[in-house]
Amino acid sequence: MINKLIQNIQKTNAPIVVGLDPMLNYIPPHIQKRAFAEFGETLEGAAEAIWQYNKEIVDAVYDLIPAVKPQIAMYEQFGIEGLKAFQKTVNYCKEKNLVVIGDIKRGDIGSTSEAYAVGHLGKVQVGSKRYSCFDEDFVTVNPYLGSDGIKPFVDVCKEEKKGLFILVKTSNQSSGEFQDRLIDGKPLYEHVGEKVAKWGEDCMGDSYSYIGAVVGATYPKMGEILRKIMPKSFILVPGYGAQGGKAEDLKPYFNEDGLGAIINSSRGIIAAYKQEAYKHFGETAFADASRQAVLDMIADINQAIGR
Ligand SMILES: O=C(O)c1cc(=O)[nH]c(=O)n1[C@@H]1O[C@H](COP(=O)(O)O)[C@@H](O)[C@H]1O
Repeated sequence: MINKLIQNIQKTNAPIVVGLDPMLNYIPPHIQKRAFAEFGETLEGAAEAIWQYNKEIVDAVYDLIPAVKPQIAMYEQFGIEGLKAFQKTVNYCKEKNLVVIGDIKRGDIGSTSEAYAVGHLGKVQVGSKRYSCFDEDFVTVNPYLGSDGIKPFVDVCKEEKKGLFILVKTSNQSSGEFQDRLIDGKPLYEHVGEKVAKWGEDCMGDSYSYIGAVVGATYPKMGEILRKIMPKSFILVPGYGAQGGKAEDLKPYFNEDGLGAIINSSRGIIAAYKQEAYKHFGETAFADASRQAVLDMIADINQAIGR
């Protein structure tokens, strides 16, 4: 799957990923009204609104981008109905040839991680049959439990030719509370970066490992260091746009081959129609606003990294 991600990036010339994080208050009123008219103000109604919103955005941008990143909490908050919308979104994006990064941020003791890995990347055994469930291409994983919590994910990736993005240095304000703590003279995120590089060594695609890392756009100096610590790992970079990450800071996240990083924007794309620059599209043309925001993001990043 890492090879497909790279092919898609090269085909679109767009090292970006659109985050599908559909909060109800981003969904234009006409879509909510239609969904509520059919299902009432219910969890089903909310899930239908999410699905219709996502579908229209994906239809408007899929030809411009290599990948999407649905964030599962935004669906899970609506219970089973929300998870059905998550599943429908994953399936639809795959039909559109997009690489799907399930942002699930899981990680537990080995046996439990195995169940997460099977449910999201692998196949679950039922009697003599095996079923794919959520079936994303990559998932995000939290490494706090250490190697035995990561190994089941890596094993399923090897079997299924899928991949991981492991949290190394997150984009949020408090990420330094633990991640920047010095251990043996080195910050914790560097120790985790070294582990990611190690875990990825025997998981190579054609040019990059399918064991990648997450490093926030909001900490570019650390991004530069981590790029060198994990030369073969793809870096998923959230925090551009809504969280203040700037394109001009992102060059160090890339390798000399112009690859190695993929920049995420969620609210900045899916709720573009609410921003001053795109307000003229209006609520009903929200997906056109998202398309324009994607075009602007690609130009912004390519210019900054000299692509
Ligand atoms: O793993 C992630 O994707 C992630 C890691 C991180 O360090 N920071 C971060 O913002 N994210 C996710 O990236 C997305 C950022 O959304 P926007 O700030 O709206 O672009 C959300 O889905 C976050 O959950």
